[in-house]
Amino acid sequence: MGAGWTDPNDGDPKKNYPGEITFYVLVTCIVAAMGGLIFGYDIGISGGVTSMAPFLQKFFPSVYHKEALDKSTNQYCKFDSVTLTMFTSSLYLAALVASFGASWVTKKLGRKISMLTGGLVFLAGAVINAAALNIAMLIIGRILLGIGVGFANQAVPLYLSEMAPYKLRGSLNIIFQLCITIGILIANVVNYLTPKIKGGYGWRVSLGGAAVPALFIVISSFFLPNTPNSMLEKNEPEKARAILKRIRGVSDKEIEAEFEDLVAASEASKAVKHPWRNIRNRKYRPQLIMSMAIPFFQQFTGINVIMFYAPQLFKTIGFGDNASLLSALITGGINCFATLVSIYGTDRWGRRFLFLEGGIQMLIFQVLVTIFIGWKFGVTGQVIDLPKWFAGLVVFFICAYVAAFAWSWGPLGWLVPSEIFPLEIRSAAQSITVSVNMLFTFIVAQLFLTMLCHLKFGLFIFFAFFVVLMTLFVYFFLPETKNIPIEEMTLVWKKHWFWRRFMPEDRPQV
Ligand SMILES: OC[C@H]1O[C@](O)(CO)[C@@H](O)[C@@H]1O
Repeated sequence: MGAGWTDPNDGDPKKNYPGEITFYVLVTCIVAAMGGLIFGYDIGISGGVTSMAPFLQKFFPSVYHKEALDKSTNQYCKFDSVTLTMFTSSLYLAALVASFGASWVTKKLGRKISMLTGGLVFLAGAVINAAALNIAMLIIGRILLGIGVGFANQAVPLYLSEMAPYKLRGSLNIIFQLCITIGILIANVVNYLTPKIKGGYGWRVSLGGAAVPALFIVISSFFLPNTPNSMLEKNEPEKARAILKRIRGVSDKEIEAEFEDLVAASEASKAVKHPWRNIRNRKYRPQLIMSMAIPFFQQFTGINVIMFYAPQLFKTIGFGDNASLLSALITGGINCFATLVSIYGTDRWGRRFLFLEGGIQMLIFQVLVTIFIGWKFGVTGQVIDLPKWFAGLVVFFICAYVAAFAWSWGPLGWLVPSEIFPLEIRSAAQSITVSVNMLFTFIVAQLFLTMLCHLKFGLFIFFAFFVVLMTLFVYFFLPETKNIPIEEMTLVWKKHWFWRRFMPEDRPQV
């Protein structure tokens, strides 16, 4: 067993709340998880739209002309425009700021209202973007989309972790990431088709398409119940009990143990008047560190280099325009399917196993990509003729890397934070997770092209270095959280070789 290995339920199940998965909870979770679609759709749509000629001619004519004049053959340092990347990544900054407001709404008004708000604001953003006549409309649209994403990413993972019976919490929560990957894939398909629309307004269809998942979220959030935890936070104990009974599908008597634990957690939560001050308390140090480290590491796997720039990347390694989009569809498809592996495995094999296996696999294939690209492109970035087998092999390496991400850091980057926070700091801590995730999505998106130009094929080694770090971090510092009721989660820290020193029993509180 590894140094960081602790499974308090190993051989000694402390709590075993009755209730299996009900049809009702399954449908509710699937519908709520669709909140991930809007985020995924946006990740997948922007790169394609900003390379469509009619879009550039209309909004960024100088970029369009400069790009047309750029005759450089250096594959590492293709033309790149800060304004254009800024347009793409402004959404992440808006989401970052919005997640703090969303934290308040999620705690005070419930997870459901947060989702509804997110869906409505996102819908407005999609409509404004599709109808854009000038840059101002584009930017306002982007900001609204960002606010929508901030609210959805804040509320949905918490909602899922609170609704799910604890033994299936992993699988149900990961449907959120599955929806993100489906959103990315749909967007890739849309971007493949819309440039073929006559009249040069394909970009409007691509951007306006975001309204479809947004409408879906708005409508469905009217029908979703609030979580029992959220009802208790709003002083509605009887409703909370009724909904808990319904989602677990058990009798009044059988629900008692879990309900009492939820009430206790809610009382503790109400005693905390300032979650933002409270979260700095020493006893929350492990959670606070995880709420920042996990999303940071997720983005420093380098996954978004592939997600945002796959068409450019594939073009660089020798595919034509259409072929490069098709290859992006392949990575998008692999991303989706490999997430299913995680849904199957997370509650069976555990979070740590997936993190460690995924980390090692990502590392191996990042190193292989580096060796191959370095070998053919050298430091000058000049390529004469790339053999077909070469391009095929690099695509295979990239797919193996994407698959590893998709069953490890992708879904677990949302699952683990959402299940380790005690109720009293849950909303605040989740907004730290969302904003750190958005911040580093923004930074990677903004810096990628410049980094590629300077680090050349070493770029992949840059991210591989972080993959080594995060894998060691998981090995030593992340306890197993599989099959542990959320309300029992403090146990995992108390039993952990490192974190137990922060727990109240071991030391007086500071
Ligand atoms: O599936 C890949 C996508 O997943 C995320 O990491 C979110 O969990 C995104 O940043 C990325 O684009």
